[in-house]
Amino acid sequence: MSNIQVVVRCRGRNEREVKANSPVVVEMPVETYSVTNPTVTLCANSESPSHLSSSFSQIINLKTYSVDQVYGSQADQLMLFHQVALPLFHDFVAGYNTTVLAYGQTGTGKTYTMCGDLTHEKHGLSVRLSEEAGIVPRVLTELFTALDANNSDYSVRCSFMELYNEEIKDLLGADSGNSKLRIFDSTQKRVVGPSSGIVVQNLIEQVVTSARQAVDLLEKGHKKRTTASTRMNDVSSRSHSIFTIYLYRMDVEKNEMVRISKMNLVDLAGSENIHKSGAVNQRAKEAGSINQSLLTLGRVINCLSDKSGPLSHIPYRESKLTRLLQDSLGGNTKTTLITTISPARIDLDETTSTLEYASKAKSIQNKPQSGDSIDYLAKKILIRDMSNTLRKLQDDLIATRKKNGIWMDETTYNEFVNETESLKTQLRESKALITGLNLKLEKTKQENTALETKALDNEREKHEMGSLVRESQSKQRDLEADVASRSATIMSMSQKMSELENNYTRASNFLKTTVSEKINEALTTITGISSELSNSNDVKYLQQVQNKVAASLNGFKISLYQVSEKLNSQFEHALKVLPGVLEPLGEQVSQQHTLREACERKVEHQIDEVRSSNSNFEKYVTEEHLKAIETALLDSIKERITNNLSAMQNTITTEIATMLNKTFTQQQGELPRLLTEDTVSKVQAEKQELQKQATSWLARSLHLHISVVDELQSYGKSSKELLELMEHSIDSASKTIGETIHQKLNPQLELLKDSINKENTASTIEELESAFGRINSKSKQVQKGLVDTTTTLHSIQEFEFNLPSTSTAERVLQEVSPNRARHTLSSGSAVKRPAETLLHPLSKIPSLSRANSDNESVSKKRRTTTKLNMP
Ligand SMILES: Nc1ncnc2c1ncn2[C@@H]1O[C@H](COP(=O)(O)OP(=O)(O)OP(=O)(O)O)[C@@H](O)[C@H]1O
Repeated sequence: MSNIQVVVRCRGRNEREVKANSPVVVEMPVETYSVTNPTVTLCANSESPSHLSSSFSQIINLKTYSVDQVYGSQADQLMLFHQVALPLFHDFVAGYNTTVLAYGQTGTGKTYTMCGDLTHEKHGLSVRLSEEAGIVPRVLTELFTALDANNSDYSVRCSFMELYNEEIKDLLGADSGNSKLRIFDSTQKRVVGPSSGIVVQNLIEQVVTSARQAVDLLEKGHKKRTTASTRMNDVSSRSHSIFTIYLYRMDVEKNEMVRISKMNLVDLAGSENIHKSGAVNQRAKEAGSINQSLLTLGRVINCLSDKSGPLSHIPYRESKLTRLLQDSLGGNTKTTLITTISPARIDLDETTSTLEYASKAKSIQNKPQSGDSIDYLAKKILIRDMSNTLRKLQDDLIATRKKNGIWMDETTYNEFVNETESLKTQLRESKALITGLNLKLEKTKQENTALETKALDNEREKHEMGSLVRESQSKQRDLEADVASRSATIMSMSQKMSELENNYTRASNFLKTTVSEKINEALTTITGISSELSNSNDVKYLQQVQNKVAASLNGFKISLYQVSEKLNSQFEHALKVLPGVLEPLGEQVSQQHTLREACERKVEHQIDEVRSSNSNFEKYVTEEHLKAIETALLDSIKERITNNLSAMQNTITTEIATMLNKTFTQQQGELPRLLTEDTVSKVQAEKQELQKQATSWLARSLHLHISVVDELQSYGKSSKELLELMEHSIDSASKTIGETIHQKLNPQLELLKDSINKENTASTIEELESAFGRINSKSKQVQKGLVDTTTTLHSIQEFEFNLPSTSTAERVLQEVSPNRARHTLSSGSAVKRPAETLLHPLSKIPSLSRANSDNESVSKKRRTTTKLNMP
């Protein structure tokens, strides 16, 4: 006797239950699998029962059901197969009829547990199932694996039927023309053994020879099952299905197949609350039928589990389902009932009902009977083999007793001879094999030797490579060190370069400023001298000035030349000192040479231009009255020279800057200094020379004036006469100036205009116009000076005419030219003059301050000379 094994499988909440926010009311010891504490607790409260005290649990009426195994939501298909189906499978192979029965509310996982995912990969005759495959496909593959391993002489057949609306349908039969399937009880026909029990007449038992064939068959039949989408399950089975695997063996003696055992795999339709599932019409009829058969099943279970009295009538015949399951429930079958439940509170009623069924079924006792077990078969085969051997031995024994020596009967002898021949053949084959192997071995040895030689070569090459690598590594290190030192040198050089650049920029700026300043100073001095000269009416001085300007320009040119020479020598020196570094710059240096030469040529050209301007200018300086014009022109030339010089200066300094920037390294700091010092010293020397010259001019001028005065005095004329003479002289000078200006300037102006027109340069027009303006204003100034002089002379008349003392001139001379003053005084030409002359208005006009002298010892010739020299 053995009790029906009851298993509870509780899935997780499905989408519908989650949406309904229905809490979990089922608690299990673990979420996977438990046999040590196989209980299921139901709780009407939403709270988990474990959170409640035992006394409180009683208050809210919790119920705990004990079964044989419980599986939570985390138990997978493989686990179910191993724990639930595999033991029954072993019983089945051992000759027992077994049944796995899935029962539960609709949508709780019966079909999932029994069939699951039937998709599979085919590998020859076997298959690879999906992880979600259920019990039935796993049993089929396991069966063929076991049979193939034992090389057993067995036959496997399968049948697949469904019970839909109390109708049996063969799922392996043709789609149409299904002959009426009838249930009958073979025990009533006195069929004994495993084949006895409930039989479905005309149900196809399909022979399957491989797992692949069996799973394909299952899939085919499963697709034919009647399913429908309900509110509770998208693919709801609307029928009960029974997949049966039959195990047959060949009975050698009878020469026929004998059934040993069968395994029923039953997927019941789900119990259903019609109101809840919303079933109407066909679905409602299905649900009614399903519920009816399940109700009968419940009653059968109740009856079977009722141990209170003698075994009463079991209402198997009240439904086809109970009829079909008659063997499995209280019959000769080993049965396991898998009850599937939902954890959600909304399904609590159905879950309670299922668990009630389960706990009752647990007490049902079956009387399993073993059919033709494997052991039994093995023993029979063994006995048969042993009998054959014994018979042979007896024959040998008889033959030996009859004749002395080694005797054997003819059959044995023939077998022996055959065996010997076969062994000899095997030996020959083995020898040939050995020879072949020896050859192979020899060949392998040779290959080995070649490989060893190659390995040695490789080793040597490796060694050589290693030394090469080491060498290259050391070279690389040297190179890296070299690169690092070069980088450091480059870094320091670039640092020095930037320092030099800064120094040079400073020096260059300083140079620019200083040179500009110095040139401006020189020009200012020249201008001063020119104006002095314009006052002194000394054409020769003007010429001297021109010469001086030319000499200055020459000096400047020489300075530039010297500077450039120095630069040149510095370049050469730099190129000698740093050939490695400056070699690539050689080309640039030569370019700079070319540039410098071009620059020099430009400067020379400019100076030539200035010279030619000066020579043009000289042409005009033939008469004293042209002085004003000449002065203006000189101003213009000066301006041009200034412009040219500053342009030259800018060009030169820019060129020098570029040259120095590009070529100089260490010498850069020195050059600007040298250049600066040189230029500064030149300019200072020039300045000193000019100052000296100016002082000498001034002294000469004063001396001249004094001599004029002396001459005037030597005339011994009265002041009136002198005044008249002066007036006359001034008038005539004024007239002459006006005329000369008119006569000389106009043609010149015309000439200039022509040239301007030719040059078509607006700037030149402006330049000349401004020169003309300056000349005019100069002329006006001269005329005004004459008028002033006349006025002063008139005022002189009002004084008692006294000859001025020479002290003023002496003092001035003493200031500007001590030697000359001494000479003048010691020459005795000077006459003592009263001190008041210092306050006399004439003292403000050096050229006329001696006009009041009463010295009349001056010759007419001298007077004439003086007169001619008057401005
Ligand atoms: N343990 C489980 N793990 C994962 N999914 C499950 C589990 N049990 C059931 N399901 C899923 O729940 C759905 C319903 O399952 P199934 O069709 O097997 O229920 P059923 O009890 O056979 O219903 P019916 O009686 O209506 O045929 C299926 O999509 C199935 O994959």
